[in-house]
Amino acid sequence: MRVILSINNLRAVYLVREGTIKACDGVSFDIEENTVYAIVGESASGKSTIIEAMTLTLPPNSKILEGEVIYNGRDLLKLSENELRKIRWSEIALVPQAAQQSLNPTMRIIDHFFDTVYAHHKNWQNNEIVKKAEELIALVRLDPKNVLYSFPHQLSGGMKQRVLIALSLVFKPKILILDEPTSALDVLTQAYIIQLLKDLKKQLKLTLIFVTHDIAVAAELSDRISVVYAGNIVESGPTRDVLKDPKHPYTQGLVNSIMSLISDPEKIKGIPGDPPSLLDPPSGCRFHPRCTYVREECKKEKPPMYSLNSNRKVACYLYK
Ligand SMILES: Nc1ncnc2c1ncn2[C@@H]1O[C@H](COP(=O)(O)OP(=O)(O)OP(=O)(O)O)[C@@H](O)[C@H]1O
Repeated sequence: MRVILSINNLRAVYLVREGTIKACDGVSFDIEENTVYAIVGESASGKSTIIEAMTLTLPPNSKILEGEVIYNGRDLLKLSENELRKIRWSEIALVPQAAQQSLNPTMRIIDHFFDTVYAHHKNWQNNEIVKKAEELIALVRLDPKNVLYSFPHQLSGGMKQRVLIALSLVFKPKILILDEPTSALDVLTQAYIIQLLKDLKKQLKLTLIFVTHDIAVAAELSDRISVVYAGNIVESGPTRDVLKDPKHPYTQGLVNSIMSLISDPEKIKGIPGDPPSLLDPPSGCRFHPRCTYVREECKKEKPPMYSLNSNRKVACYLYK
């Protein structure tokens, strides 16, 4: 399958009073067209930073230090603001985390569609915008007559999430990136959003990239997965293979703790210690202080991504 987006050695930091937070530290992965890619990790591991760096939507106190984001043969990090505007939303759309709160409480849903279209300088007629909004709201299985003329507070969390997905599709993007699309939703609504995303992917031939802390959601929705620990990708591969036979000691700990939670909560082992501060992360492999297999080289040099086969990669000296 064709690679549609290629991220190479992406590094981004936040500048804060105490120093620099190294939240995305040399991250690389390829996204194949018409697949679903999950970026999985614990809270504060740098998942949002990765996708915000990829889409150049990081906050002002951040800095991209190096890397490439190759889309259609061009490095997005080198484009002008004007060139980027043509790609954002029209080719690559992002639904940020907690986006439900980003709906303006004083505006009806239809007004959000008007605003989005105007913000991208599209000279669509108002009736065209209404027609498009109706079509998209129906596509996410909501009733356009009710929903388009409602205010956000009149909708449930799941309905707002579906409205945001509809809004993100307004210019028919090829890639849809979602940050925690199912968090803060009850289990049934989560399942509904997962099914909806699967159907939209098929129907619209979308490539989906999403961030989640929930391995069950990644297992359900994604074809491929990257596991993030403290700003680094530690393992990538087909979701089923990675979860069935995790290779990196961190992924092993993560998967084991979830499996024991499901099968026998009494036996949860967890991973000893806590994730490090990204202000002053450990040298070498950032997981080494918590790793049972730690050896000298792990403390010195960050391990490269070793290819186990054409499909799987792991950043651990055990696989040198
Ligand atoms: N605007 C910011 N300024 C300073 N530090 C930030 C900023 N945004 C994120 N961080 C820090 O960067 C690190 C990575 O955060 P990030 O939001 O990317 O993680 P995450 O894995 O997406 O977590 P979560 O699932 O909780 O959102 C954290 O230590 C976080 O506190």
